Amino acid sequence: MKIKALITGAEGQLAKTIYEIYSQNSDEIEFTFANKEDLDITNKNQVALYFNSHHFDYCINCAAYTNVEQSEKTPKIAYETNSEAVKTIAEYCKNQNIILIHISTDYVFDGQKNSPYTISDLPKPINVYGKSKLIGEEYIQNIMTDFFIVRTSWLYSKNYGYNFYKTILRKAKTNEIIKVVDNQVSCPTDCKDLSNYIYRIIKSKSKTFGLLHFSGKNQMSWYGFAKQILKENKLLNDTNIIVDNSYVTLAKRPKYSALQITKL
Ligand SMILES: NC(=O)C1=CN([C@@H]2O[C@H](COP(=O)(O)OP(=O)(O)OC[C@H]3O[C@@H](n4cnc5c(N)ncnc54)[C@H](OP(=O)(O)O)[C@@H]3O)[C@@H](O)[C@H]2O)C=CC1
Ligand SMILES: Cc1cn([C@H]2C[C@H](O)[C@@H](COP(=O)(O)OP(=O)(O)O[C@H]3O[C@@H](C)C(=O)[C@@H](O)[C@H]3O)O2)c(=O)[nH]c1=O
Repeated sequence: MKIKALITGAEGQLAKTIYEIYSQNSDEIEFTFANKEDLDITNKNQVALYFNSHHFDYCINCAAYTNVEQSEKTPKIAYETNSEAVKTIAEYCKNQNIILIHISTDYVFDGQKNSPYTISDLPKPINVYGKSKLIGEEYIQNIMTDFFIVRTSWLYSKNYGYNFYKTILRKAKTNEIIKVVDNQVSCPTDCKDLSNYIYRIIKSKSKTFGLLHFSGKNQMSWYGFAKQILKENKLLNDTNIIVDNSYVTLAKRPKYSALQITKL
């Protein structure tokens, strides 16, 4: 019998990547993709109806409010989606013996370290998005035992969603000089690599539950990442990108948030 896995937030970049790689290509796992219309995780009635009318072995929670800037202005949406809705999901997963794989973020850390954050390091978020994600993690840890919380950093897809990779390409195509900060460092993570990591967790049937860290292997600043993006798309020249640490943002971001990858 195939393992049954629910993917929430099906229109997001990570969920779409899992769909692209695995929806037709897995002998072992049968994925069900639920978008916000099928399953709004903040709508308790809809969550009850959905979980009571389906059977899953795993729930991969890719649904989240990921707008870091907007979270500072409308924290309510961030907390409803990334904290309270995660509590609801954790309760259903616990009651129905579903293993929860929840995706979290390097932004739970304050960025004061200068070596990769381990799963033993204490989180101390410095923006609303990070705080809302940490509360979600804490609910899961308090409610259930059979969970994996996979923290990742600087997630991007070349094909889907709104992310730094696509923003830089869009800017390059308008011929404007791209100004990017070099005072924040972490590891960009390709959605394809994270999708494979999640797949391996399920396939291994691991019961070593708890926190996991997964990211791309190379540390760089946003400026370094932007240069890499331009270079691999043959758009880098001597004048189209500069360092500018005065780029104005509402949210504070960690100076350093590389994660020490947890081997499976
Ligand atoms: N993007 C990044 O750089 C990083 C992301 N993460 C985490 O990885 C996970 C996946 O992120 P990613 O794929 O990038 O995010 P996206 O923003 O691309 O996708 C999230 C999806 O969740 C949906 N969603 C929002 N609210 C709800 C809701 N109430 N019910 C159901 N679905 C909802 C969104 O729909 P809509 O857009 O219509 O609101 C969107 O389709 C998230 O947990 C995120 O916190 C971790 C580190 C880095
Ligand atoms: C687009 C752009 C951003 N920046 C700066 C702003 C900010 O300090 C930094 C990152 O910008 P963004 O707002 O695109 O990225 P941001 O939304 O901070 O990305 C984060 O998203 C959430 C969901 C996560 O979980 C994190 O791991 C991380 O990926 O780069 C520039 O300097 N120049 C630019 O042209």
